[in-house]
Amino acid sequence: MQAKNIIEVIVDVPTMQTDRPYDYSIPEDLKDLIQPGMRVQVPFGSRNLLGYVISDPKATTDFEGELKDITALLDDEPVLSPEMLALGKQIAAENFCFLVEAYHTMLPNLLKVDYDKYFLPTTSISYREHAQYFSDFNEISWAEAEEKGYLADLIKLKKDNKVSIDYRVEDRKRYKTEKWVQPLMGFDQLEDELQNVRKTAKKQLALVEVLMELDGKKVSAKYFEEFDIHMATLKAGAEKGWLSLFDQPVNRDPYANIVIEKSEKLQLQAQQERAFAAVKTAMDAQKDEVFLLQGVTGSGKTEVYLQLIQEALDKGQEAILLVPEISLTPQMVNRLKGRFGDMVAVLHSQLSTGEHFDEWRKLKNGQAKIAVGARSSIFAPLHNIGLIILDEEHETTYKQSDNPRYHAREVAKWRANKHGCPVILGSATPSLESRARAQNGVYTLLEMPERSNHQALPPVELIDMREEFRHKNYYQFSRKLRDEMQATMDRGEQVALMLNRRGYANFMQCRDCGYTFQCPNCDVSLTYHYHNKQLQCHYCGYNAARPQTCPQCGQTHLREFGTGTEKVEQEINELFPNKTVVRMDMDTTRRKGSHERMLKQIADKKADILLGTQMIAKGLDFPNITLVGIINADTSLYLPDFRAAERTFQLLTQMSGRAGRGDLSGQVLIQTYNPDHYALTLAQHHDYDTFYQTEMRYRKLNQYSPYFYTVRFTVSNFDDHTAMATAAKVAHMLREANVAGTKIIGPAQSTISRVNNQYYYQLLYQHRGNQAIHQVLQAIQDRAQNWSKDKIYVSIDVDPMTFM
Ligand SMILES: Nc1ncnc2c1ncn2[C@@H]1O[C@H](COP(=O)(O)OP(=O)(O)OP(=O)(O)O)[C@@H](O)[C@H]1O
Ligand SMILES: [Zn+2]
Ligand SMILES: [Zn+2]
Repeated sequence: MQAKNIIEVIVDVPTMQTDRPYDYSIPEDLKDLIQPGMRVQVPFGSRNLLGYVISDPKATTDFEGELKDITALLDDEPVLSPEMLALGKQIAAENFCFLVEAYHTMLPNLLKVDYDKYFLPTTSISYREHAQYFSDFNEISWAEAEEKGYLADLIKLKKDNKVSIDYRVEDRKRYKTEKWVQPLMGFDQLEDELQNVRKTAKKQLALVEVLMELDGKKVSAKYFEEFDIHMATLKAGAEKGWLSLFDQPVNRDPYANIVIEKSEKLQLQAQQERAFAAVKTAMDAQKDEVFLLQGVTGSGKTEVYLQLIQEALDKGQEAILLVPEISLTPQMVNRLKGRFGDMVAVLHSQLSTGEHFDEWRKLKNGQAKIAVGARSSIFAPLHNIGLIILDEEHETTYKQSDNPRYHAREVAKWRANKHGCPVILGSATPSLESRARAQNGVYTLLEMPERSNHQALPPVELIDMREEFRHKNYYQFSRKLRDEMQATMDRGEQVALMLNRRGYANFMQCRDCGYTFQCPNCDVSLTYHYHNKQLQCHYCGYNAARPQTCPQCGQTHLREFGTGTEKVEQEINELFPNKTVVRMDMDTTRRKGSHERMLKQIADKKADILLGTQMIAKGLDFPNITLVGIINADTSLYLPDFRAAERTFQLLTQMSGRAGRGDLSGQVLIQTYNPDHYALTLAQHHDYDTFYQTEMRYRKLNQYSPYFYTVRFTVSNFDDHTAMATAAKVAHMLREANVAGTKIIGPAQSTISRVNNQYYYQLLYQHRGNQAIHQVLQAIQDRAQNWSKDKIYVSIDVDPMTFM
């Protein structure tokens, strides 16, 4: 029998040509160690790259030529389980991305290695050049070359083949360590030592005493701090042979210093009990049933989740709870940690890579059993999942907008099937797709129509802003909203104000000639930022100081237009000078912990008004907020997206749901220029069912989801005409394929037709789920392989969530 010393590796080169396994031979010393799912370093062309082992060792290869050896093994145990290896293949196939991209997405960033580049002299280099750039060494790192200003020269030498570049994989330091102390002497010996220490060396005396008490036990160096003994003294103790210091790996716990109140199980109400029982039945039967839990805002969905998670734990199983990034508020985390303590691992984008890795590792080694987090937490490395929950299932952020363009809901169903466990999709305003599936019996519908405080949902009033204009009120605030804010705050209650910012920004215009400031690289207006007085491009990052004169006419009457949170804040300060505002938006919450601090100000009633963007519409549960105001309901209504009405309805309903959640009753005021639009009038009456029916009719008429599936092709190139011509070729291929029941829309310029000097065209392909579609898409993907050599990029987005 031949020795099995060949394995298949997926290499970290995300291009179409390399999107397949490569065979490598296993060097003798790694033979017993290597397993599928481990990361390795492999030679590839002239480089050394990261790769994922995806097969068991095998005896033969189809490759004709000599196989190269694996250079290094990077893991001591697989980072991808067999389940994950299979899931990656599924994701790559369904979303037209590269396998290596799928695997990268599943793992914490810390496991994605850095590449370090080195310049090496070749035999053609002259003695003088060698001496100049390498002195006595035979390599120089890219970073060092950059620092010394050699980079341009070395790149030139590379062109003349006088130096070569070597790529090396640098695995980052994975474990955080902490100094620990191992006492080296017993009680009696230490007692003798005590006699030898000078009586004035107070710290050393104290150290010996503490060591005597420890009686040989290892402790963290931190332990000594409470005796005022610090590192210098410990080091002195080590020199005297009393103790040794060593590095102990520790978990970085982002929540370590936060005191969390314990929460007790609540007595479930009847509607909660029914939902709970239905899901528990599926859990007991190990059935991968999908439930749509449709419960109005404040109906107590979260409590149902918590009690079902407890069920999973009781069975010795694990659970995943996905929430949109923006509702990963400290409130939510506290509710979970309060109930389940250290069993919870929280994964979100504000963690450092190290913290993120440690949370991931806790799940992998079983220290934690509940994964809570945003989209990518669906890949939590759990072994025996008993329940998967997607809260706010309608949120579009559950679908990744870059490769791999997976939807967490689809991944959840795939994993549930493997683990034999149910999935809960929870929402007050389910996506039309999910609700339609529940209607057809594909999902099981569970409804919770009542608020748990037994109060009615708050009354909602629409305020026609055109009227305000007619009355010469040019503020962002209608008279009614101003009056109600005053009255609410007079009663000692709080106000939440939301600014609907989607697709909207502040821009600057010349009042004399109408000139608007555009990004030089993109076809968008620059956004004006008040705090640093800069014009910025939100697409490419371009920025410039606020100009004093108009570049077109030379006049100085420049004016900022639009409603930004900063501008509204200014107006609030003008209208209510004695009140405190907390402003939450992308700018104010970037810093770690800022979220927490702001919400605490509201919870502690240190602020009267919470002003924010979409990010405050979800999950917040503050009983003293009784007035909700929506400054501009309409901005999301006329986006070039067939889901515009659905998004608007959902957002208004969610935000309205923040009012009157405690014993005090609430009210909601929505300012709009479209008071007759059905998305607004139905949100006003909390009427999801009628909205669903109305919107479904519109979707059917226009052949949109959920009646039709959509595929979006985006073609880009630095040349406008080439991009357009390629988009036309894609359209041609689709037409040629001639699959029954399909429709092609476009090609047309993308909404933002130029970003970073690349021109964008898009094409929509509508179909009815016909099997033949996949082949057509695959054929286009294959063609795109050739185009990509000419820097023409085609991306395929299956079931896109955005059309911008
Ligand atoms: N069985 C119960 N008994 C008493 N209070 C409850 C019960 N269930 C939930 N609550 C309380 O009702 C309030 C709303 O519950 P929760 O936040 O879970 O609702 P939700 O449906 O998740 O809301 P939203 O979708 O608006 O975020 C909370 O303050 C919660 O503590
Ligand atoms: Zn001008
Ligand atoms: Zn730009």
